[in-house]
Amino acid sequence: MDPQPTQGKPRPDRDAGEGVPARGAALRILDSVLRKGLPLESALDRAAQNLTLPADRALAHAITAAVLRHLDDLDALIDGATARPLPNDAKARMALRIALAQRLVLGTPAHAAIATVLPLVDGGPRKLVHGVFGTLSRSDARLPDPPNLPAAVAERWRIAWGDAVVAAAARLAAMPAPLDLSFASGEGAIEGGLSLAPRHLRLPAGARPTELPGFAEGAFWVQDIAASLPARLLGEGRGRRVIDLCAAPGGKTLQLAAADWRVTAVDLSADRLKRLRANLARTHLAADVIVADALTFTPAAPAEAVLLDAPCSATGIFRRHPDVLHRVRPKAIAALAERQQAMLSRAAAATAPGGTLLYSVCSLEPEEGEQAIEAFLTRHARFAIDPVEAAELPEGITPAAIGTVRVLPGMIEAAGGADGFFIARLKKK
Ligand SMILES: C[S@@+](CC[C@H](N)C(=O)[O-])C[C@H]1O[C@@H](n2cnc3c(N)ncnc32)[C@H](O)[C@@H]1O
Repeated sequence: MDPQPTQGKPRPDRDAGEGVPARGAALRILDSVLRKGLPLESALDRAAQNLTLPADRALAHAITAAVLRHLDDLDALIDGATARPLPNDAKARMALRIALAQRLVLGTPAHAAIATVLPLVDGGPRKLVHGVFGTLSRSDARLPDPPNLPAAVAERWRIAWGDAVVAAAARLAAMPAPLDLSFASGEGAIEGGLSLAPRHLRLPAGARPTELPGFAEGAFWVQDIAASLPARLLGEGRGRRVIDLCAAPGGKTLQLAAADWRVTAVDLSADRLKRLRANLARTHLAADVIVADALTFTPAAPAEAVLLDAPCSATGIFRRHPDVLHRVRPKAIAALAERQQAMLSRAAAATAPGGTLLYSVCSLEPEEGEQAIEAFLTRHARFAIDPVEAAELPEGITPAAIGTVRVLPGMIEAAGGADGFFIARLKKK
């Protein structure tokens, strides 16, 4: 390939107009995530308002996710091919990240990868972008497999969990996530599915839920195996009351309703509760739905069980949401941990004597997990850990010595891995 523009030859970027909007959206999304700290999904929703074709939205998402999964390695290639380092937020660096991620991760032909990106730097450093891309293409540059996690994240997780978990996280970061389904009842029988727990089925990455048998009838919903554990650990409801304090979009509400709990589903976001209501309607399950702030919500009466699936850094779901690897900083983790303590106190007050408080976060940060529960227990003498038994968990996920559950990268890896999670089941005296 020779990406150098030559007089008289067709200008590839002029011929590639149809691919440009998706790349333009990718540039805006990356800027929103990396510079403004916006979650990928929100940035995508905003950027996609200017995209008319659903295929462009999917492509913008695929490109930005590829860039975010390989960001440090892409930057190392770019830095190795430029005389002076480009500023982190320079448009030229962003354009090169997009072109290289397409070429080296998504397999886009070099011609299309560069042609669709050059218009993004029109009136700017076109020559530089073109030159660096050409140099890297000619030298047959490649990305390491597995990718390197951002140095700060790798160091944080190495201190918390050790080298083997960091290595497993890097492998997971590049691995397409399988599709996990939770069923309202019985076992789903879908060809190619693997059941890791009752009412669970795992399908290979790329399976489309809406095209699977049973979707229209509401037989199942999409939920990572790790995310399905908190509700499982409350067992069968037998008509008892549970308050699901941060409930939307409702994966755990659906599980609890299906397990015969009388569920009060609370969430601050009316918009997200619309999705919860739609999920209840599709699956023919029932719950009382309340828009309220978990920091001030007081139920009419305490409940036998309270599930607090607290808002958190979400660093455990990095393979589906690679933006968390770049936006979540220690300061934000500390602020979230403080809010989690306040929410835990409200959840404690909403739990009836003899009842269970189930706390969970999809975070890989001990501050939001082990340390949060330790701090809570020192302040709430009426609560104690109700230890989870190994038999309550899927094979390959084992409880910690004190009876909490920590799902780490590397667990059930042969079966496709799981999101990072922390769960504590607490009993109130
Ligand atoms: C981790 S998500 C919950 C996922 C949900 N449990 C499920 O299984 O589908 C956290 C939720 O907390 C909600 N949230 C954030 N702050 C809140 C607050 N102060 N009070 C109630 N809900 C809040 C968010 O709107 C979000 O829906």
